[in-house]
Order: sequence, then C-alpha cells, then structure tokens
Amino acid sequence: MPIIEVNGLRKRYGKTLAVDDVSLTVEEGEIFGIIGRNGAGKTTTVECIEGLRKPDRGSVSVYGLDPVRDRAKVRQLVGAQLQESHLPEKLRVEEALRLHRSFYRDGADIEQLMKQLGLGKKRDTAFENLSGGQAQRLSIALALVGRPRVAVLDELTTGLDPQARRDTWKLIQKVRDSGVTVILVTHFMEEAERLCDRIAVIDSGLVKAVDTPAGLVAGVSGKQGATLDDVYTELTGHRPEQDDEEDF
Ligand SMILES: Nc1ncnc2c1ncn2[C@@H]1O[C@H](COP(=O)(O)OP(=O)(O)OP(=O)(O)O)[C@@H](O)[C@H]1O
Repeated sequence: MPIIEVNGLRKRYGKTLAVDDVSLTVEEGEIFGIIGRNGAGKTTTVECIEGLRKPDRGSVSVYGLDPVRDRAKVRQLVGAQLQESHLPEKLRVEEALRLHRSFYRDGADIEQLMKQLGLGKKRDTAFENLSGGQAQRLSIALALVGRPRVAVLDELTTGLDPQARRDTWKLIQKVRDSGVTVILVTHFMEEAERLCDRIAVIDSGLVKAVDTPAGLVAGVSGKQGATLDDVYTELTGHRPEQDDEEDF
C-alpha cells in the first residue's frame, strides 16, 4: 500500500517551471530514490511532499493527509534533512538535537540517537568543528529526531569523501531497517543503484521512469552489462553528473 501518492504535480517559480508533471508513489518501508541532475526538480518535489511548498497543480497525499492543509500532522510523520542545512556555527551536537527534539510531541531518545549515528563522542562539539561526514550524520540524526515514519534525505553525500559516503550508505540502510521509509534524493547513480528499492528518474520536471534498479537496467535497449548510468543517459539524453570524489 503506498503511503505517499503524488499525482500530476506541477510547481513554478516565476518563469521557471521547476516541476512540470510528476506522479509517483512510495511504499511503506522502502528506500525510494529520486535521481536527476541539478535543477531537475527533485528538491521541489520532496518539498511539496513535506508541505514546505504548495503545488500549483496536482495532488500530494502523505498517509492520506494533504501536506499543506495538514502541515502540523505531516511534520510529525516526515523528517526532513534539508539540503545544505546549516545550523548556527556554535551550536553543539547534543544541543542541536535537544533543540530540534523539542519541536516534536514524541521525539527520539537523544542518547540512543547519538549512539546509533556514532555521534556520542562529538556531543559537545560545535557544528562548525564537525567534519563533512560528521555534519551529515548530524543531519540524519536531525531528520530522525522526531521519530518520523518517513525520512527525506536530500543530496546527503554530496561533498563527502568516498569512505564517509560509504559509511553514510550503511547508516541509511540502518534507518530503513529500523522501519523508517526513506526518500533519497541524489544525483549519484552508484548511490541510487546500491541503496534504493525503487527509483524515479526525473528530468526537466518530468518523471522519465520509475522502477527497481534491475528493472530500469533491464529496460536499456541492446546493451550488455548496462548500468544505471546508461539507463539515465538513454532516458534523459545526457550523461549523469560525475561524482566529485576525485576532488578529495
Ligand atoms: N525558490 C526558488 N525560486 C526560484 N527558482 C527556484 C527556487 N527553487 C528552485 N528553483 C529552480 O527550479 C528548478 C528546479 O529546482 P530544484 O531545486 O527542485 O531541482 P533539483 O533537481 O533538486 O536540483 P538541485 O540538485 O540543484 O537542488 C531549478 O531551475 C531551480 O533553479
């Protein structure tokens, strides 16, 4: 049974048509990937699911609720790790978690959450002094602090070195194993292929395909040993953006 249903979603910012026509469903307990290059409309789509943006057209339902009309209820159900989320520099890990927990009726146990995400030793470290990987772990913790049913993780591993990225992948799997449905927004094909049960390929505000990674690859015409990169290129007409890990 789908817990999230998006139908014919459209969202414009002034002259920019960010999302043209997006329809998709997310099933309980899966890791659902949304892949596409910068500007494809991924973040706008998840912001409509979170109730942060009001669709111009179409509908969004989260556990049967309208995220805009029922914003307060949806906030309790959907935990968001905001893209490039920045906390005040001096805020310490534990303080940030306790502060965010106070926004929820029935928040997580902070000690347990810090342990789960390997942040116990960093509890007194200010945000400005965390490494990229630690800051992302804090981001995931903040997405989970309200004990959500769904966690939205947007471009979580961008800018991380390969080891930190792989550690983050393990954490995302743990989150799902704990019963939380995950929506993973990414432009890294390898990440999507490894983690996601199903993937929506979005380009220019349109859904080009939704399937399992294997299903998407099987659909690539006439190529032995095709990868998700090939799928993406065939569906969108351009190559995926390259992983920037060589920069590290
Ligand atoms: N608040 C805004 N005001 C104006 N234009 C916006 C706004 N937010 C996004 N856009 C534009 O809408 C389009 C889709 O953006 P969106 O952030 O949804 O895409 P994305 O696939 O998540 O890309 P990225 O990975 O770069 O965040 C882009 O052209 C972007 O510049």
